Amino acid sequence: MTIGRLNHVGVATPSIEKSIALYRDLMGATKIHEPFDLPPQGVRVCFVDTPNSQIELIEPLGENSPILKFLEKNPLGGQHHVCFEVHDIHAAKAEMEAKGAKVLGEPRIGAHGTPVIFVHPKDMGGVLVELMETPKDGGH
Ligand SMILES: CC[C@@H](C(=O)O)C(=O)SCCNC(=O)CCNC(=O)[C@H](O)C(C)(C)COP(=O)(O)OP(=O)(O)OC[C@H]1O[C@@H](n2cnc3c(N)ncnc32)[C@H](O)[C@@H]1OP(=O)(O)O
Ligand SMILES: [Co+2]
Repeated sequence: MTIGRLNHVGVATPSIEKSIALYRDLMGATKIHEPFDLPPQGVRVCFVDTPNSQIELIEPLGENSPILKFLEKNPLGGQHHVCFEVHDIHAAKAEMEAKGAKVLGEPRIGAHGTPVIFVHPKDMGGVLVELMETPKDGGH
């Protein structure tokens, strides 16, 4: 596997609306996408475009949301994960596991409509890493 483009930085927040205001009014973001629910991933999502990547604002959705514990520990929210693109998600998963890294679950469709996996932060120097298959149209 070769590490690909930084697709997005995931930022957990207790309120997408409040975070949108911060990125728009304090940081000067001009392209902020419409928020949407992603029930299979247990999050509500909003993408904020930057010149070379995206910030992915994620708010808990449902009582089994994977970001609830993170927000309990970080009530203001905070940087939650980084997402790199890969060519083939199944090959990437197999290679991660062969190298001894724990992959959290099976590939699932993520916010960009392509399959994603997560690598446990304990095996990546304390950083939760999302790997995402590059969209067929090349993405943003
Ligand atoms: C929008 C959809 C999709 C996309 O297409 O982009 C997304 O990005 S969805 C994003 C949310 N989904 C996920 O995070 C799924 C994968 N995550 C998990 O499976 C779990 O959250 C976890 C990473 C295994 C953590 O488990 P959890 O039970 O929630 O918390 P613990 O407190 O038990 O954590 C164990 C351990 O890991 C440390 N940790 C937890 N989260 C992070 C983090 N985001 N970054 C770095 N480290 C993290 C936590 O501090 C614990 O450490 P110790 O206390 O030292 O044991
Ligand atoms: Co993500």
